[in-house]
Amino acid sequence: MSKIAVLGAGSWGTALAIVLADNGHEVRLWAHRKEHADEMNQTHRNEKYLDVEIPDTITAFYNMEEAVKDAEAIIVVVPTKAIREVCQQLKNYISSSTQIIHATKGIEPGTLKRVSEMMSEEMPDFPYENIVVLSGPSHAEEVALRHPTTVAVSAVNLDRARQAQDLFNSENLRVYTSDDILGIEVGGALKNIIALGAGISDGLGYGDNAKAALITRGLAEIARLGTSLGANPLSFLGLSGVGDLIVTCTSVHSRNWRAGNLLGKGNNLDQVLEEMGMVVEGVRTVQAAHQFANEQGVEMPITQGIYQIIFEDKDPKDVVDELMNRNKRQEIDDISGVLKERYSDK
Ligand SMILES: NC(=O)C1=CN([C@@H]2O[C@H](COP(=O)(O)OP(=O)(O)OC[C@H]3O[C@@H](n4cnc5c(N)ncnc54)[C@H](OP(=O)(O)O)[C@@H]3O)[C@@H](O)[C@H]2O)C=CC1
Ligand SMILES: O=C(CO)COP(=O)(O)O
Repeated sequence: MSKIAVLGAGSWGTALAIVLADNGHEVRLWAHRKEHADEMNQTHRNEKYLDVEIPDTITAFYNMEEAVKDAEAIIVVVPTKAIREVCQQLKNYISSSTQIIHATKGIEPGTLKRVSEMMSEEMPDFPYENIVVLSGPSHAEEVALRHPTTVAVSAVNLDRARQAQDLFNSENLRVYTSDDILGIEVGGALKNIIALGAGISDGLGYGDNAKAALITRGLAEIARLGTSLGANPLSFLGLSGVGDLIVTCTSVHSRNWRAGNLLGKGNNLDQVLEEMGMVVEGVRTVQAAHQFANEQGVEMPITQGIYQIIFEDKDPKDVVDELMNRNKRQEIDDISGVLKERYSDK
């Protein structure tokens, strides 16, 4: 039995802690509020975030140093906006051989950094190639019920990804490795924007055709941005691309879908976030992607439209009208162009 620390006691941290406990590990679940850690230890539940029974082999901690002491692996799973703060503390307790895996899905507005890049900036002595990302279609609610789920893990150092695969793989959670950390992180982060759009579309009362269009053309935007950064375009057809788009755009478990649904029904952002009470990562990531599209000249009309609805109070119906009446174009062109450019002389 290994000691594993999970930093972040929200829905996903709790579900991953349960997976690790089921795999026979002793898990320390770190919460940044003492009363939250105490409550979980007393009730063996995490009522606000994921109301399932927490196994006895999971203990909640408030003190991060105690939580990570002698841990064989540390899982970082706080919202993107808390990553820097958590890593500033974590760097004091790790060595370069510590196994670190993050399961956070977002891109930072302003810097346009991915989560692994933010972590590396805050923990400069920890080798970037050893940071692993875990991402894929995996609602915490279903993982905690031990329903069959698949995810991908990736790191520049593939041995580290394989270690993470061994740690998490179970009869209920099938874990694949990938050598494209950039693509895996970008896919997991940007699908939240499209899930907001799918929720908005459903909130407006549009049907399955509109949602299928958003998923498919949203995927084109994700792949366009990701390949322009150097990702493998095929990653976006995988678990952290199409897989996560499907689950997040079509499931009532998705907070991004639910937030979009409330926006589509006429609520403003403040009302929506108050109602949600949990992280809605797409809201920050759409700011980052909107900024990236403008600065780099990458065509992302759905992303731009969702940004306008959320931050410029644009009527969602007007945004849909504009999307439908854009200049006519060919369906598949941009990614094949990138591929030709990249591989033409190989
Ligand atoms: N939920 C899911 O099904 C999945 C989520 N993810 C990703 O996992 C990440 C975490 O999401 P999730 O667990 O769902 O989020 P939740 O909203 O369920 O929980 C967030 C947790 O983070 C804590 N937190 C907030 N700020 C800080 C901070 N500064 N330091 C430490 N802890 C903090 C919150 O504490 P407090 O109560 O004090 O606010 C809360 O415990 C996100 O990037 C999400 O996209 C990925 C796959 C699945
Ligand atoms: O990433 C997720 C499932 O794979 C969770 O999505 P939400 O944050 O929208 O709930």
